[in-house]
Amino acid sequence: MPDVAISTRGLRKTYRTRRGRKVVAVQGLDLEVPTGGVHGFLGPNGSGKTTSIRMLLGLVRSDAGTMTVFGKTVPAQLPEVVGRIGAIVESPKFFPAFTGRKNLELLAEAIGAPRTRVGEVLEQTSLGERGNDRFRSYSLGMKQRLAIAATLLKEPDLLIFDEPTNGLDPAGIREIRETMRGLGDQGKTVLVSSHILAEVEQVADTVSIIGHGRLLASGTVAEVIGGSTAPTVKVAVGNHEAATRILTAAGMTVRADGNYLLVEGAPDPADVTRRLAHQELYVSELVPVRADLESVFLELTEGEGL
Ligand SMILES: Nc1ncnc2c1ncn2[C@@H]1O[C@H](COP(=O)(O)OP(=O)(O)OP(=O)(O)O)[C@@H](O)[C@H]1O
Repeated sequence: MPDVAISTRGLRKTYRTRRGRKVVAVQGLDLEVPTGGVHGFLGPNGSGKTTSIRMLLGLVRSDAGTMTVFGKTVPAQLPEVVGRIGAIVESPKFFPAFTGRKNLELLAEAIGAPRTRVGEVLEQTSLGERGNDRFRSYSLGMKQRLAIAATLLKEPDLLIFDEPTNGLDPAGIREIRETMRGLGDQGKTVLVSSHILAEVEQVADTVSIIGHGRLLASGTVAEVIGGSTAPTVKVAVGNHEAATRILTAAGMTVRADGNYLLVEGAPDPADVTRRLAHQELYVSELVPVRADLESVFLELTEGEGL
């Protein structure tokens, strides 16, 4: 199996609205999704995530660029790999009056998957206990997990989920997150798009951040966080004005944050305490601020007018 599950180079798509206006949805996207694990495909609303996914699935035609899935050129060789891809791009239709299990049994029959898969996929999505309840009694989170269970029927190697937690409450979001994590741990490749960074940060092994249809950053979560933001410490000290003057003179960047000062660019947090103590300003609290994807994302997209 190639170690790259998905690759795109210079992918472009321009839509034409009914009034003839051009909308560039994807403009030269280079995406690389490694095989195995969860890959977060992140970007603000309208940044081109759905369009890119739809092009990969052969649902929208690209204007330029190349795409491969498991080494096969898309869309030309898509039929050769489509059996290995499971995707939820919009909410699938289930029969409300039938149980989750019955719905999956009907689907399994339709796609020629063995009936024994139904019990397995219900377990995989933690729906085992509720499989015999009617679909209409399910919470939104359970409905979404049933949709995931449906994509698992044919045992795909690659799962593509477009904003799977949209509209879910925190418990529902956690359930989906755990399901995705479980699939990644089994060696499946999960591509999950989202505009909510915090949600993906906890589950993704690697991420790609896009803005205006172009790649802004990619790598492991740690690489993306570590590579972009300067270490920051949050400092509580009596005299903000004097402290700001001293630290700024030492080449650090200081911003007020309520009762605290946010100090960027200190070679070592101890340096902040030492410099201030030297001038008889004593720090009562000093906390390193952990960068997260959200702050990296804001930093990357700030200059993009997103
Ligand atoms: N069928 C279409 N016709 C015209 N413009 C479109 C069409 N589909 C998408 N667009 C535009 O293309 C751009 C990218 O949209 P896309 O849905 O791919 O982004 P997204 O990142 O998935 O956003 P969201 O998170 O809101 O779904 C947007 O400006 C959108 O308005």
